[in-house]
Amino acid sequence: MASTSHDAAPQKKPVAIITIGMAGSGKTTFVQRINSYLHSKNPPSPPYILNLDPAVAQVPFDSNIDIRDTVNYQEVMKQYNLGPNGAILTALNLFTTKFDQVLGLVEKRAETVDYVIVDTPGQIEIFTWSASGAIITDAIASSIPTVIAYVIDTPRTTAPATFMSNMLYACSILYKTKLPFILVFNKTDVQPHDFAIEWMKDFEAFQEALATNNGTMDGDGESTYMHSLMHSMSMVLDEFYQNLTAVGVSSMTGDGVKEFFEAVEASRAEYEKDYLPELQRSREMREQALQEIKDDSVNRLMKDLELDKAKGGLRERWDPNEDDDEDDDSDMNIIDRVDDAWPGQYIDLTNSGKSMGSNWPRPA
Ligand SMILES: Nc1nc2c(ncn2[C@@H]2O[C@H](COP(=O)(O)OP(=O)(O)OP(=O)(O)O)[C@@H](O)[C@H]2O)c(=O)[nH]1
Repeated sequence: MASTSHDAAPQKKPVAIITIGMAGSGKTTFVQRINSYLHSKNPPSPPYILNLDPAVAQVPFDSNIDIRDTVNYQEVMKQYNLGPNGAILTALNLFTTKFDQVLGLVEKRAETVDYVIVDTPGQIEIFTWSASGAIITDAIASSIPTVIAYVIDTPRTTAPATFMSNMLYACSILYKTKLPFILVFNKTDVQPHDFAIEWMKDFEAFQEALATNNGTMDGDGESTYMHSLMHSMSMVLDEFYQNLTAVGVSSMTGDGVKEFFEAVEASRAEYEKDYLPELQRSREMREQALQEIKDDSVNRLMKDLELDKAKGGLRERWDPNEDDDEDDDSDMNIIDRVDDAWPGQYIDLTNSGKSMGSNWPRPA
């Protein structure tokens, strides 16, 4: 039936912006800038902010959910005898076990916010190449429209080789997450990003830049290995650029932030048209695979029970309703800073397995 003007308009979901970038590229400053931009809109549209960096000393914005309220990164280092990166990863893993609660809080606010902003750990690979980073990204993306904002330190990307390494990294994240992707060329107050746009649009211009850089020829006038490699890779990247939106931003001055949000809105449409059906298809496949595993386990359990019966019955009857899960850690809750007073409830790693009744995974 055709919809009438009396039909309620479909409820617009907020867009999640997951901010990823190399250490020092300006992620936190960027999040602060887009946060203040949204606050200064008329009417103001304060975002819902998640800080997933356990090691950050200070954040210049008020985050609604902060990983530091749940996991004490310094304690993780001590208790697990880890270095800083291992501790950040372990803290993220611990936090991920509670991410269903985080999603619940985000969904509760979905009607009142337009944007959910996620700041990720400084060491990019901790988020992009860890299981917990993938779980968090998938969980958010299957709940609300999600875009990746890949923050690039523009002044440090002017050399063709550095530019290409950065683009290759972005390319790997795009293919891993399969989410709408915005390249945010940050720090344009120091270095305008025109050169990057030109290299992305004009293959020949990038080849020329490669050739004018030292080291393209060896002593015999042959193209060096590095040059040939970069030439081949830039051909691959040419295809990748077609799927990207690039904006130049200065998180310092606020230049380009409006254009960034225009790109985010365009990505929302892209998410709904291209990514959502794909996500749903992969979710169905995952569920089907899970169901098959469950069915197989039940079948094997039934066979075991048959065997047990034949041997004289079960010694102890298992009651599926009985809550005998020793790992029950439901008393640890993620807090929404708006609802609860800070400081929050740390996961007490010193008494893990005792006071909380949980057995956190310890490294072997
Ligand atoms: N000039 C200029 N400096 C910037 C800009 N954005 C960030 N910075 C500076 O870049 C440095 C790093 O910024 P952060 O926001 O801490 O970067 P980050 O990516 O969050 O850093 P990590 O948490 O270590 O990964 C700081 O000194 C910022 O002041 C910008 O747009 N222009």
